[in-house]
Amino acid sequence: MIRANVSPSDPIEQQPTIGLIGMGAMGSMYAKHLSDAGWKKISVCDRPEKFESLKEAYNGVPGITVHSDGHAVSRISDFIMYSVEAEYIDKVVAQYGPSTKIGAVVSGQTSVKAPEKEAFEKHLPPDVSIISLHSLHGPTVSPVGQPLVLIQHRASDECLHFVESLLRCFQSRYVYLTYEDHDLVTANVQAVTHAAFLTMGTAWAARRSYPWEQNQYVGGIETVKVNIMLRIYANKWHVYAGLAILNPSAKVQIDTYSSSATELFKLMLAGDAEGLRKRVYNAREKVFGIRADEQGNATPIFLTEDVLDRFTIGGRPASPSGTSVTNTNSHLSLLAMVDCWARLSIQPLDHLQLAATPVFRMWIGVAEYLFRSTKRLDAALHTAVHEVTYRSDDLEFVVGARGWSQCVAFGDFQLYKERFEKTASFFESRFEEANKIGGAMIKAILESKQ
Ligand SMILES: NC(=O)C1=CN([C@@H]2O[C@H](COP(=O)(O)OP(=O)(O)OC[C@H]3O[C@@H](n4cnc5c(N)ncnc54)[C@H](OP(=O)(O)O)[C@@H]3O)[C@@H](O)[C@H]2O)C=CC1
Ligand SMILES: O=C(O)C(=O)Cc1ccc(O)cc1
Repeated sequence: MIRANVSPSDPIEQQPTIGLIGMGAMGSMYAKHLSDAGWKKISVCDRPEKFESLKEAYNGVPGITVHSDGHAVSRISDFIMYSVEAEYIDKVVAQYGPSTKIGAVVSGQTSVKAPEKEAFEKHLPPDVSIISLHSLHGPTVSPVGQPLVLIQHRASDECLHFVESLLRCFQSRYVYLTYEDHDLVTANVQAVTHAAFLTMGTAWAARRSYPWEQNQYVGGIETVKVNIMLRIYANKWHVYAGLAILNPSAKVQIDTYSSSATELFKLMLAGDAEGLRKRVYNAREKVFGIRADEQGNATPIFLTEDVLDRFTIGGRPASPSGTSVTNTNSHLSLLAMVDCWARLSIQPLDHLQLAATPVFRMWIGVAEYLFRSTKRLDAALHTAVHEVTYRSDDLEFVVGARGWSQCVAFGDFQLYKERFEKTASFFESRFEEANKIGGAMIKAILESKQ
């Protein structure tokens, strides 16, 4: 029975049964927080072949009962959340949806909602409600204060309040969207951001060197680039493949990012300093509202070199003379990002208020750090045109961006997986360190913002 206000302190017989189908990174994260909060009837399952290992893993964990499959979970649960690969959501809901308990609320955690909506409408019985979810952060990030999207699709307000009270223990910030707005907003926030970091990884892996071990300065902007790139490659490939390939808005955006990188690179090759400057300064005006004749040296919203420098990877290398190496670089990935936002009329700063992921926050932070300072931006543009040392890196970047864009355009999950895993294997030994540093960085950046 659905009640608008439920609490872990309710007597056990009045508590709803919470069902989690898919116990990978996100399902486990939900199970942990719900169990820690004191919910006493949490039913979980993964694929039937993982039943025994899952039972062992959750042996003695308060409130959690492991079931063999989604039928068993669906039949008894008042609230059910599917946390499976977006690519498989239709298949999994087709399988277990018809077993849903009468009157239950069904939800999904996939990062792209068009396929989830379709699966729910197609396979769920008419007597169950639909409220989708999306925690806008990875499974290793604390949910406190992070956006949690709620999509009240086929459900009463009472059902919505029920879900809100179930998840209050996450202390996340609820963001109310429709399925369609969700896909638009998350494409804006995630699609090109991920494309940029995936490309950095591919480009660095292609030259078979870790940037922080090449006597290249890895403080400031580079710190964020490296740490976030590593965090993304440490996550599951299907998370990024799903939201890029299955979100119709994402394809266009990723293609625009790739063409921005290509066009800026051609201006660099042509030595067209004025053309490059004009284009980049136009983008700056559109995205950050700073005119070309303004200095724009106002303090960036939340990033200072100080905060960033606390988090170098592998220590800061020294130049032969013993002083720190402080080379500039063309920052093609960031020039292309702001150019792409401008061409797509995306206002990234507006998204910060609504539904920004931690990765996006940091990315917009470094973009702003570079673009608000005329001195830094001019140094990057000067390097781009006059310092041929960086050309080979920039060439790899352009090739990488085009490769990711084509892979997404073809909608090829297998190719995506191969590209992703090949690059990930190159960086694998650094994931643990990066996850620690990245976590601390997210915390420091969020705190410094407040
Ligand atoms: N990771 C992240 O940062 C975030 C992910 N999401 C979304 O959440 C969803 C889950 O992601 P995540 O937890 O990271 O991925 P995982 O791969 O870690 O987890 C998905 C789990 O679902 C299982 N599964 C697949 N089919 C079935 C089935 N028929 N019955 C039961 N379980 C099944 C998978 O098994 P198997 O591995 O054998 O296929 C796997 O254990 C995705 O849609 C993702 O886009 C949302 C926010 C953040
Ligand atoms: O912050 C990011 O963009 C991440 O990479 C983590 C992530 C991945 C998928 C989601 O659906 C939500 C968050």
